[in-house]
Amino acid sequence: MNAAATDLLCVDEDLSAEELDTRDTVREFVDRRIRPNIAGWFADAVFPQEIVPEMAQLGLLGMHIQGYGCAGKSAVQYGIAMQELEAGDSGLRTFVSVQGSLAMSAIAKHGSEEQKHRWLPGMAAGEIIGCFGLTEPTAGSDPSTMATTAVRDGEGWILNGAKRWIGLASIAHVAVIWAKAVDESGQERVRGFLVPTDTPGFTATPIEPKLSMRASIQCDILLKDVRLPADAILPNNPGLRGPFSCLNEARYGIIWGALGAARDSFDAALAYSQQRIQFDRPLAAYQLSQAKLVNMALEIQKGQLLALRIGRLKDEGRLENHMISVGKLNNCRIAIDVCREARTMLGGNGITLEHSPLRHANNLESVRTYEGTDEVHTLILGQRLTGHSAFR
Ligand SMILES: Cc1cc2nc3c(=O)[nH]c(=O)nc-3n(C[C@H](O)[C@H](O)[C@H](O)COP(=O)(O)OP(=O)(O)OC[C@H]3O[C@@H](n4cnc5c(N)ncnc54)[C@H](O)[C@@H]3O)c2cc1C
Repeated sequence: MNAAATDLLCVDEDLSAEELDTRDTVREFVDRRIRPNIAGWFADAVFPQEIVPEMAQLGLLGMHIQGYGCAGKSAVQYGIAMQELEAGDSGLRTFVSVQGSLAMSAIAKHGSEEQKHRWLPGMAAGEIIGCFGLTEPTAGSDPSTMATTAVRDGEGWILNGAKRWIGLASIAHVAVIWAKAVDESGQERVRGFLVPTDTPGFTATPIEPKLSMRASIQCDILLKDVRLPADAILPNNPGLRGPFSCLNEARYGIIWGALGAARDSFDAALAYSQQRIQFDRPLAAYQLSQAKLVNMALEIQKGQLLALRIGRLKDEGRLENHMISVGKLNNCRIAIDVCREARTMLGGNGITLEHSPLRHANNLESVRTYEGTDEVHTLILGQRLTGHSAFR
Protein backbone atom coordinates (compact mmCIF):
# COMPACT_ATOMS: atom_id res chain seq x y z
CA MET A 1 0.00 0.00 0.00
CA ASN A 2 1.34 3.47 -0.88
CA ALA A 3 2.65 5.75 1.85
CA ALA A 4 0.42 8.74 2.63
CA ALA A 5 1.33 11.99 0.81
CA THR A 6 1.68 13.65 4.21
CA ASP A 7 4.40 11.20 5.34
CA LEU A 8 7.17 13.57 4.21
CA LEU A 9 9.65 12.24 6.79
CA CYS A 10 8.87 8.57 6.09
CA VAL A 11 7.58 8.04 9.66
CA ASP A 12 5.92 4.84 8.45
CA GLU A 13 9.42 3.36 8.13
CA ASP A 14 9.59 3.42 11.93
CA LEU A 15 6.60 1.09 12.14
CA SER A 16 7.07 -2.66 12.56
CA ALA A 17 5.67 -5.19 10.09
CA GLU A 18 2.90 -5.97 12.61
CA GLU A 19 2.02 -2.30 12.96
CA LEU A 20 1.91 -1.83 9.19
CA ASP A 21 -0.29 -4.89 8.95
CA THR A 22 -2.75 -3.34 11.45
CA ARG A 23 -2.74 -0.13 9.39
CA ASP A 24 -3.44 -1.92 6.13
CA THR A 25 -6.11 -4.22 7.58
CA VAL A 26 -8.12 -1.40 9.15
CA ARG A 27 -7.58 0.82 6.08
CA GLU A 28 -9.02 -1.90 3.87
CA PHE A 29 -12.03 -2.28 6.19
CA VAL A 30 -12.64 1.49 6.12
CA ASP A 31 -12.35 1.61 2.31
CA ARG A 32 -14.73 -1.30 1.87
CA ARG A 33 -17.33 -0.84 4.61
CA ILE A 34 -17.27 2.81 5.69
CA ARG A 35 -16.29 5.07 2.79
CA PRO A 36 -19.06 3.94 0.41
CA ASN A 37 -21.76 4.45 3.06
CA ILE A 38 -20.69 7.17 5.45
CA ALA A 39 -22.34 10.13 3.70
CA GLY A 40 -25.70 8.36 3.92
CA TRP A 41 -25.24 7.32 7.56
CA PHE A 42 -24.23 10.87 8.46
CA ALA A 43 -27.14 12.44 6.52
CA ASP A 44 -29.68 10.06 8.09
CA ALA A 45 -28.08 10.19 11.57
CA VAL A 46 -27.65 6.42 11.64
CA PHE A 47 -25.15 4.44 13.69
CA PRO A 48 -24.50 1.36 11.49
CA GLN A 49 -24.76 -1.36 14.10
CA GLU A 50 -24.47 -4.01 11.38
CA ILE A 51 -20.71 -3.37 11.07
CA VAL A 52 -20.03 -4.05 14.76
CA PRO A 53 -19.42 -7.83 14.29
CA GLU A 54 -16.72 -7.15 11.68
CA MET A 55 -15.08 -4.55 13.92
CA ALA A 56 -15.05 -7.21 16.64
CA GLN A 57 -13.51 -9.77 14.26
CA LEU A 58 -10.75 -7.26 13.50
CA GLY A 59 -10.01 -7.21 17.24
CA LEU A 60 -10.85 -3.48 17.54
CA LEU A 61 -12.97 -3.78 20.71
CA GLY A 62 -10.81 -3.61 23.83
CA MET A 63 -7.90 -3.93 21.41
CA HIS A 64 -5.07 -3.40 23.87
CA ILE A 65 -6.66 -5.10 26.88
CA GLN A 66 -4.84 -8.34 27.73
CA GLY A 67 -6.87 -11.55 28.10
CA TYR A 68 -10.65 -12.05 28.47
CA GLY A 69 -11.10 -12.53 24.72
CA CYS A 70 -9.45 -9.20 23.84
CA ALA A 71 -6.81 -8.85 21.12
CA GLY A 72 -4.03 -7.74 23.51
CA LYS A 73 -2.30 -5.52 20.92
CA SER A 74 0.21 -2.78 21.70
CA ALA A 75 -0.78 0.83 22.35
CA VAL A 76 0.85 1.86 19.05
CA GLN A 77 -1.14 -0.73 17.12
CA TYR A 78 -4.32 0.50 18.80
CA GLY A 79 -3.43 4.09 17.89
CA ILE A 80 -2.73 3.21 14.28
CA ALA A 81 -6.09 1.43 14.07
CA MET A 82 -7.87 4.49 15.49
CA GLN A 83 -6.16 6.74 12.95
CA GLU A 84 -7.40 4.58 10.09
CA LEU A 85 -10.90 4.26 11.53
CA GLU A 86 -11.30 8.00 12.03
CA ALA A 87 -10.15 8.60 8.45
CA GLY A 88 -13.54 6.97 7.79
CA ASP A 89 -15.53 8.90 10.39
CA SER A 90 -15.05 10.12 13.96
CA GLY A 91 -18.42 8.65 14.94
CA LEU A 92 -17.24 5.11 14.26
CA ARG A 93 -13.94 5.64 16.07
CA THR A 94 -16.02 7.03 18.93
CA PHE A 95 -17.97 3.75 19.06
CA VAL A 96 -14.72 1.81 19.49
CA SER A 97 -13.51 4.30 22.12
CA VAL A 98 -16.68 4.14 24.20
CA GLN A 99 -16.86 0.35 24.00
CA GLY A 100 -13.17 -0.43 24.49
CA SER A 101 -11.39 2.49 26.13
CA LEU A 102 -14.24 3.55 28.42
CA ALA A 103 -16.69 0.75 29.24
CA MET A 104 -14.35 -2.25 28.85
CA SER A 105 -11.35 -0.53 30.39
CA ALA A 106 -13.47 0.46 33.43
CA ILE A 107 -14.21 -3.23 33.99
CA ALA A 108 -10.66 -4.37 33.15
CA LYS A 109 -9.05 -1.79 35.47
CA HIS A 110 -11.52 -1.65 38.33
CA GLY A 111 -13.67 -4.81 38.12
CA SER A 112 -13.47 -8.09 40.03
CA GLU A 113 -12.32 -11.27 38.26
CA GLU A 114 -15.93 -12.39 38.19
CA GLN A 115 -17.07 -9.15 36.56
CA LYS A 116 -14.27 -9.34 33.97
CA HIS A 117 -15.18 -12.91 33.02
CA ARG A 118 -18.88 -12.09 32.92
CA TRP A 119 -18.69 -9.02 30.66
CA LEU A 120 -15.40 -8.63 28.75
CA PRO A 121 -15.45 -11.61 26.35
CA GLY A 122 -18.95 -10.73 25.08
CA MET A 123 -17.96 -7.07 24.75
CA ALA A 124 -14.80 -7.96 22.80
CA ALA A 125 -16.99 -10.06 20.49
CA GLY A 126 -19.37 -7.12 19.96
CA GLU A 127 -22.27 -9.16 21.36
CA ILE A 128 -22.56 -6.96 24.44
CA ILE A 129 -22.50 -3.19 23.97
CA GLY A 130 -21.34 -1.03 26.85
CA CYS A 131 -21.54 2.65 27.72
CA PHE A 132 -19.84 4.92 30.24
CA GLY A 133 -21.86 7.44 32.22
CA LEU A 134 -19.82 10.15 33.88
CA THR A 135 -21.06 13.51 32.51
CA GLU A 136 -24.26 14.99 33.93
CA PRO A 137 -26.52 17.86 32.88
CA THR A 138 -24.79 20.13 35.42
CA ALA A 139 -21.39 18.37 35.75
CA GLY A 140 -19.25 18.34 32.59
CA SER A 141 -15.66 19.53 32.85
CA ASP A 142 -15.90 19.25 36.64
CA PRO A 143 -17.29 15.77 37.35
CA SER A 144 -16.53 16.16 41.06
CA THR A 145 -19.82 18.09 41.26
CA MET A 146 -21.85 15.09 40.05
CA ALA A 147 -25.26 14.72 41.68
CA THR A 148 -25.94 11.02 40.99
CA THR A 149 -26.05 9.05 44.22
CA ALA A 150 -25.72 5.41 45.20
CA VAL A 151 -27.36 4.65 48.53
CA ARG A 152 -27.14 1.38 50.45
CA ASP A 153 -30.18 -0.90 50.14
CA GLY A 154 -29.46 -3.83 52.44
CA GLU A 155 -26.49 -5.57 50.77
CA GLY A 156 -27.25 -3.82 47.47
CA TRP A 157 -27.56 -0.26 46.17
CA ILE A 158 -30.15 2.21 44.85
CA LEU A 159 -29.02 4.69 42.18
CA ASN A 160 -30.71 8.01 41.45
CA GLY A 161 -29.63 10.78 39.10
CA ALA A 162 -29.18 11.83 35.49
CA LYS A 163 -26.36 11.53 32.96
CA ARG A 164 -25.94 13.44 29.70
CA TRP A 165 -24.07 12.86 26.43
CA ILE A 166 -23.60 9.16 27.10
CA GLY A 167 -22.39 7.39 23.96
CA LEU A 168 -24.32 4.25 22.87
CA ALA A 169 -26.60 4.27 25.95
CA SER A 170 -29.84 3.57 24.04
CA ILE A 171 -28.39 0.43 22.40
CA ALA A 172 -26.13 -0.64 25.27
CA HIS A 173 -26.66 -3.80 27.30
CA VAL A 174 -24.61 -2.59 30.25
CA ALA A 175 -23.87 0.90 31.54
CA VAL A 176 -20.89 1.81 33.70
CA ILE A 177 -22.42 4.50 35.92
CA TRP A 178 -20.32 6.69 38.18
CA ALA A 179 -22.10 7.87 41.31
CA LYS A 180 -21.37 9.29 44.74
CA ALA A 181 -21.61 6.55 47.36
CA VAL A 182 -21.05 6.60 51.09
CA ASP A 183 -18.67 3.80 52.08
CA GLU A 184 -18.41 1.81 55.33
CA SER A 185 -16.22 4.49 56.94
CA GLY A 186 -18.91 7.13 56.27
CA GLN A 187 -16.79 8.78 53.53
CA GLU A 188 -18.42 9.89 50.27
CA ARG A 189 -16.55 8.67 47.20
CA VAL A 190 -17.18 8.34 43.49
CA ARG A 191 -17.75 4.67 42.70
CA GLY A 192 -18.47 2.77 39.50
CA PHE A 193 -21.52 0.51 39.09
CA LEU A 194 -22.34 -2.01 36.37
CA VAL A 195 -25.98 -1.44 35.47
CA PRO A 196 -27.70 -3.84 33.05
CA THR A 197 -29.76 -1.44 30.94
CA ASP A 198 -32.94 -3.51 31.35
CA THR A 199 -32.89 -2.78 35.10
CA PRO A 200 -36.18 -1.06 36.09
CA GLY A 201 -35.69 2.70 36.50
CA PHE A 202 -32.97 2.99 33.80
CA THR A 203 -33.96 4.95 30.68
CA ALA A 204 -31.80 6.29 27.83
CA THR A 205 -33.02 8.82 25.26
CA PRO A 206 -30.92 9.80 22.22
CA ILE A 207 -30.00 13.49 21.99
CA GLU A 208 -31.23 14.75 18.61
CA PRO A 209 -30.81 16.53 16.28
CA LYS A 210 -27.01 17.00 16.27
CA LEU A 211 -24.75 18.89 13.84
CA SER A 212 -21.75 16.71 14.74
CA MET A 213 -21.15 12.97 15.23
CA ARG A 214 -24.30 12.17 13.31
CA ALA A 215 -23.23 8.57 12.61
CA SER A 216 -23.08 7.84 16.34
CA ILE A 217 -25.43 7.87 19.32
CA GLN A 218 -25.31 10.00 22.47
CA CYS A 219 -28.04 9.95 25.09
CA ASP A 220 -29.56 11.40 28.19
CA ILE A 221 -29.81 8.75 30.91
CA LEU A 222 -32.32 8.88 33.74
CA LEU A 223 -31.75 6.73 36.84
CA LYS A 224 -34.84 6.52 39.01
CA ASP A 225 -34.59 4.20 42.01
CA VAL A 226 -32.40 1.76 40.09
CA ARG A 227 -31.90 -1.24 42.44
CA LEU A 228 -28.65 -3.13 42.05
CA PRO A 229 -27.22 -6.20 43.79
CA ALA A 230 -24.11 -5.94 45.97
CA ASP A 231 -21.85 -7.30 43.22
CA ALA A 232 -22.77 -4.47 40.80
CA ILE A 233 -20.14 -2.17 42.31
CA LEU A 234 -16.66 -2.04 40.76
CA PRO A 235 -14.56 -3.02 43.78
CA ASN A 236 -11.28 -1.43 42.76
CA ASN A 237 -11.91 2.19 41.79
CA PRO A 238 -10.36 4.77 44.08
CA GLY A 239 -12.73 7.77 43.78
CA LEU A 240 -12.55 10.03 40.73
CA ARG A 241 -9.21 8.53 39.70
CA GLY A 242 -11.31 5.54 38.60
CA PRO A 243 -13.15 7.24 35.73
CA PHE A 244 -10.14 9.47 34.97
CA SER A 245 -7.95 6.42 34.34
CA CYS A 246 -10.47 5.31 31.67
CA LEU A 247 -10.70 8.81 30.16
CA ASN A 248 -6.94 8.71 29.68
CA GLU A 249 -7.31 5.56 27.57
CA ALA A 250 -9.90 7.25 25.37
CA ARG A 251 -7.82 10.44 25.15
CA TYR A 252 -4.89 8.36 23.95
CA GLY A 253 -6.97 6.96 21.07
CA ILE A 254 -8.09 10.48 20.12
CA ILE A 255 -4.47 11.63 19.79
CA TRP A 256 -4.18 9.24 16.83
CA GLY A 257 -7.77 9.30 15.63
CA ALA A 258 -8.01 13.05 15.02
CA LEU A 259 -5.07 12.76 12.64
CA GLY A 260 -7.02 10.27 10.54
CA ALA A 261 -9.79 12.83 9.98
CA ALA A 262 -7.15 15.45 9.14
CA ARG A 263 -5.30 13.15 6.74
CA ASP A 264 -8.48 12.18 4.93
CA SER A 265 -9.38 15.87 4.53
CA PHE A 266 -5.91 16.66 3.22
CA ASP A 267 -6.15 13.80 0.72
CA ALA A 268 -9.52 15.12 -0.47
CA ALA A 269 -8.13 18.64 -0.92
CA LEU A 270 -5.01 17.42 -2.72
CA ALA A 271 -6.99 15.25 -5.14
CA TYR A 272 -9.56 17.97 -5.81
CA SER A 273 -6.93 20.67 -6.35
CA GLN A 274 -5.18 18.54 -8.94
CA GLN A 275 -8.25 18.06 -11.10
CA ARG A 276 -10.13 21.34 -10.56
CA ILE A 277 -9.26 23.90 -13.26
CA GLN A 278 -9.74 27.62 -12.62
CA PHE A 279 -8.06 30.44 -14.56
CA ASP A 280 -6.85 27.73 -17.02
CA ARG A 281 -4.71 25.79 -14.53
CA PRO A 282 -5.32 23.21 -11.80
CA LEU A 283 -5.75 24.76 -8.36
CA ALA A 284 -2.74 22.69 -7.20
CA ALA A 285 -0.49 24.72 -9.51
CA TYR A 286 -1.13 27.98 -7.62
CA GLN A 287 1.21 29.10 -4.88
CA LEU A 288 -1.62 29.93 -2.46
CA SER A 289 -3.02 26.40 -2.86
CA GLN A 290 0.40 24.85 -2.38
CA ALA A 291 0.97 26.91 0.77
CA LYS A 292 -2.29 25.55 2.19
CA LEU A 293 -1.35 21.97 1.31
CA VAL A 294 2.15 22.33 2.72
CA ASN A 295 0.91 23.84 5.99
CA MET A 296 -1.64 21.06 6.38
CA ALA A 297 0.92 18.34 5.62
CA LEU A 298 3.42 19.79 8.11
CA GLU A 299 0.87 19.89 10.92
CA ILE A 300 -0.32 16.34 10.21
CA GLN A 301 3.24 15.03 10.10
CA LYS A 302 4.20 16.77 13.35
CA GLY A 303 1.03 15.39 14.93
CA GLN A 304 2.00 11.89 13.81
CA LEU A 305 5.47 12.19 15.32
CA LEU A 306 3.82 13.29 18.55
CA ALA A 307 1.35 10.39 18.49
CA LEU A 308 4.08 7.84 17.80
CA ARG A 309 6.27 9.20 20.61
CA ILE A 310 3.33 9.09 23.04
CA GLY A 311 2.42 5.58 21.87
CA ARG A 312 5.94 4.25 22.32
CA LEU A 313 6.08 5.80 25.82
CA LYS A 314 2.75 4.14 26.66
CA ASP A 315 4.00 0.76 25.49
CA GLU A 316 7.13 1.23 27.63
CA GLY A 317 5.01 2.17 30.68
CA ARG A 318 6.58 5.64 30.77
CA LEU A 319 3.58 7.76 29.77
CA GLU A 320 2.60 10.51 32.23
CA ASN A 321 -0.84 12.13 32.37
CA HIS A 322 0.27 15.57 31.19
CA MET A 323 1.76 14.00 28.05
CA ILE A 324 -1.71 12.82 27.06
CA SER A 325 -2.87 16.44 27.34
CA VAL A 326 -0.04 17.52 25.01
CA GLY A 327 -1.24 15.07 22.37
CA LYS A 328 -5.00 15.54 22.81
CA LEU A 329 -4.80 19.35 22.80
CA ASN A 330 -2.39 19.63 19.89
CA ASN A 331 -3.80 16.98 17.61
CA CYS A 332 -7.45 18.00 17.99
CA ARG A 333 -6.51 21.64 17.46
CA ILE A 334 -4.49 21.03 14.30
CA ALA A 335 -6.93 18.44 12.95
CA ILE A 336 -9.92 20.78 13.02
CA ASP A 337 -7.85 23.55 11.41
CA VAL A 338 -6.68 21.16 8.67
CA CYS A 339 -10.24 19.99 7.93
CA ARG A 340 -11.52 23.56 7.68
CA GLU A 341 -8.61 24.62 5.46
CA ALA A 342 -9.16 21.57 3.25
CA ARG A 343 -12.82 22.58 2.90
CA THR A 344 -11.83 25.99 1.54
CA MET A 345 -9.92 24.29 -1.28
CA LEU A 346 -13.09 22.50 -2.38
CA GLY A 347 -15.01 25.76 -2.71
CA GLY A 348 -18.79 25.40 -2.77
CA ASN A 349 -18.57 21.68 -3.43
CA GLY A 350 -16.84 21.39 -0.05
CA ILE A 351 -20.05 22.07 1.83
CA THR A 352 -21.75 18.96 0.43
CA LEU A 353 -21.63 15.46 1.89
CA GLU A 354 -19.99 14.26 -1.31
CA HIS A 355 -16.70 15.42 0.20
CA SER A 356 -15.36 14.57 3.65
CA PRO A 357 -13.61 17.68 5.10
CA LEU A 358 -16.62 19.57 6.50
CA ARG A 359 -18.12 16.33 7.88
CA HIS A 360 -14.80 15.66 9.62
CA ALA A 361 -14.56 19.27 10.88
CA ASN A 362 -18.08 19.07 12.32
CA ASN A 363 -17.25 15.77 14.02
CA LEU A 364 -14.07 17.23 15.46
CA GLU A 365 -16.15 19.89 17.26
CA SER A 366 -17.22 16.99 19.48
CA VAL A 367 -13.78 15.40 19.64
CA ARG A 368 -12.19 18.62 20.90
CA THR A 369 -14.96 18.85 23.52
CA TYR A 370 -15.18 15.33 24.94
CA GLU A 371 -12.45 13.66 26.99
CA GLY A 372 -11.42 17.09 28.28
CA THR A 373 -12.01 20.26 26.29
CA ASP A 374 -9.15 22.30 24.79
CA GLU A 375 -9.46 24.58 27.82
CA VAL A 376 -9.24 21.73 30.34
CA HIS A 377 -6.08 20.33 28.72
CA THR A 378 -4.62 23.84 28.57
CA LEU A 379 -5.25 24.19 32.31
CA ILE A 380 -3.65 20.79 32.99
CA LEU A 381 -0.54 21.84 31.06
CA GLY A 382 -0.59 25.32 32.59
CA GLN A 383 -0.50 23.74 36.04
CA ARG A 384 2.30 21.42 34.96
CA LEU A 385 4.40 24.35 33.70
CA THR A 386 3.72 26.86 36.47
CA GLY A 387 2.80 24.80 39.52
CA HIS A 388 -0.42 26.83 39.88
CA SER A 389 -3.85 25.26 39.40
CA ALA A 390 -6.09 27.71 37.52
CA PHE A 391 -9.16 25.46 37.43
CA ARG A 392 -11.10 27.43 40.03
C1 LIG B 1 -20.35 13.68 21.07
C2 LIG B 1 -20.11 13.60 22.54
C3 LIG B 1 -19.92 12.35 23.13
C4 LIG B 1 -19.73 12.25 24.52
N1 LIG B 1 -19.64 11.01 25.11
C5 LIG B 1 -19.61 10.93 26.46
C6 LIG B 1 -19.68 9.63 27.10
O1 LIG B 1 -19.77 8.59 26.43
N2 LIG B 1 -19.68 9.60 28.46
C7 LIG B 1 -19.61 10.72 29.23
O2 LIG B 1 -19.61 10.61 30.45
N3 LIG B 1 -19.55 11.96 28.65
C8 LIG B 1 -19.56 12.08 27.29
N4 LIG B 1 -19.53 13.32 26.68
C9 LIG B 1 -19.50 14.51 27.52
C10 LIG B 1 -18.21 15.31 27.44
O3 LIG B 1 -17.20 14.65 28.12
C11 LIG B 1 -18.49 16.72 27.96
O4 LIG B 1 -19.27 17.38 26.98
C12 LIG B 1 -17.23 17.51 28.28
O5 LIG B 1 -16.57 16.98 29.40
C13 LIG B 1 -17.52 18.99 28.52
O6 LIG B 1 -18.52 19.14 29.45
P1 LIG B 1 -19.77 20.10 29.12
O7 LIG B 1 -20.26 19.78 27.75
O8 LIG B 1 -20.71 19.98 30.24
O9 LIG B 1 -19.17 21.56 29.03
P2 LIG B 1 -18.80 22.53 30.27
O10 LIG B 1 -17.95 21.80 31.25
O11 LIG B 1 -20.02 23.19 30.76
O12 LIG B 1 -17.86 23.58 29.53
C14 LIG B 1 -18.38 24.60 28.66
C15 LIG B 1 -17.20 25.47 28.22
O13 LIG B 1 -16.58 26.06 29.36
C16 LIG B 1 -15.18 25.73 29.39
N5 LIG B 1 -14.70 25.62 30.77
C17 LIG B 1 -15.10 24.75 31.74
N6 LIG B 1 -14.38 24.95 32.87
C18 LIG B 1 -13.51 25.97 32.61
C19 LIG B 1 -12.49 26.63 33.36
N7 LIG B 1 -12.18 26.28 34.62
N8 LIG B 1 -11.81 27.65 32.76
C20 LIG B 1 -12.08 28.01 31.50
N9 LIG B 1 -13.02 27.41 30.72
C21 LIG B 1 -13.73 26.41 31.28
C22 LIG B 1 -15.08 24.41 28.65
O14 LIG B 1 -13.77 24.20 28.18
C23 LIG B 1 -16.08 24.64 27.52
O15 LIG B 1 -15.50 25.40 26.51
C24 LIG B 1 -19.68 13.43 25.30
C25 LIG B 1 -19.84 14.68 24.68
C26 LIG B 1 -20.07 14.78 23.33
C27 LIG B 1 -20.27 16.13 22.71
